[in-house]
Amino acid sequence: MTSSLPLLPPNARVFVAGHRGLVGSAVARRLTADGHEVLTRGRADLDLRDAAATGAYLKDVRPDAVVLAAAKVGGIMANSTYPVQFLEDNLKIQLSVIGGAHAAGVGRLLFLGSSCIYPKLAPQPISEDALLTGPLEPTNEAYALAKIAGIVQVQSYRKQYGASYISAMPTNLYGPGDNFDLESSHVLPALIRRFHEASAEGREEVTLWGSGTPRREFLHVDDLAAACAVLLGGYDGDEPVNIGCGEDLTIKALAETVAEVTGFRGRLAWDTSKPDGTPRKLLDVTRLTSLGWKPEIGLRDGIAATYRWWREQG
Ligand SMILES: NC(=O)C1=CN([C@@H]2O[C@H](COP(=O)(O)OP(=O)(O)OC[C@H]3O[C@@H](n4cnc5c(N)ncnc54)[C@H](OP(=O)(O)O)[C@@H]3O)[C@@H](O)[C@H]2O)C=CC1
Ligand SMILES: C[C@H]1O[C@H](OP(=O)(O)OP(=O)(O)OC[C@H]2O[C@@H](n3cnc4c(=O)[nH]c(N)nc43)[C@H](O)[C@@H]2O)[C@@H](O)[C@@H](O)C1=O
Repeated sequence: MTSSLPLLPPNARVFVAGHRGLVGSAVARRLTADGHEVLTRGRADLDLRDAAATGAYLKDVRPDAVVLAAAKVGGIMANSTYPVQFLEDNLKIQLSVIGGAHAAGVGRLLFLGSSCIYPKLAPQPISEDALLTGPLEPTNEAYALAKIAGIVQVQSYRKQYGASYISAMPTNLYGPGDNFDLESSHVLPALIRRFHEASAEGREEVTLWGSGTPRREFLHVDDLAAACAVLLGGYDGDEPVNIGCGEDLTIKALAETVAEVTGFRGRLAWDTSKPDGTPRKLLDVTRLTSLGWKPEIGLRDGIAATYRWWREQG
């Protein structure tokens, strides 16, 4: 679909759903820096699972665009433990926000999915075309199916109403504003906290989950936010767009890097009773880089900056 209007007008009014989170806060920073007006609503004031309240809010403020970065999000243990909430909360949020945006006449919407939507054993690097070509990773199947439903919902609004709504599939993200709770977080913030606390307590061994052999790709959330800005202003296609840095490493290598950054000199132990998850999920980011975006924050520098940020939170 082509549009004579700019995909994101200058000084646009953009509702960032999930503005307090890792992604939402970074996207809000980037859009503000780009001269847009960021509209926000905290969960206490607007539970985005409530379709009526969400629809009323969107009709009241009538933003030029919506970034849907609100979701029930967590690492492998949280996903394995609470599939009902990961499925139902995310479906409800997507139905409320995407449906409410269209009902309010919002012209532009960016939905954030996740790399976990792809088959457990997809050929690597994973192209967007791999979607629905094989069984999902069991530890996050509920979450992945909710996200796949969001992709199809966006595509359906494009097909049926010609809506300029798009989807992006980020790889594992990290940075300021991340979740550092050891039970619900993703691996990178968990490693930062575990090593910092072990050093502070003089412990000489830290036990990590799984075997350490799975490979993961990590992108700093400020690079993610830059990609979201590029997509909002320059992409209007039916297909989702992967967002990643194009390199991956083993969890063991990641742990060694985080240990070095945090100054932990002890031993690593591996609890193989805990799940490894999918063996690898490196994204093919050709579609995005063809739009002129590239990552700028290297992993070690990004980890060091995130560690500094976390310590400053006290
Ligand atoms: N982190 C990652 O590694 C990756 C994340 N993504 C995607 O990016 C998006 C954001 O993730 P991330 O920033 O990491 O997650 P966070 O948990 O950091 O942030 C999620 C945000 O959503 C808000 N939220 C959750 N439920 C509701 C609700 N019912 N009503 C209103 N607000 C709600 C939270 O509000 P509150 O602060 O009040 O809890 C929070 O601000 C998600 O769609 C996720 O799937 C994709 C790939 C990787
Ligand atoms: C973004 C992505 O994130 C999730 O998928 P994931 O990448 O597997 O999640 P993770 O970051 O929690 O784990 C990565 C690896 O790391 C190992 N690992 C070691 N020690 C710890 C540890 O202490 N905590 C955690 N969380 N993992 C650990 C862990 O065993 C696993 O092998 C999806 O649920 C879904 O939410 C999604 O889309």
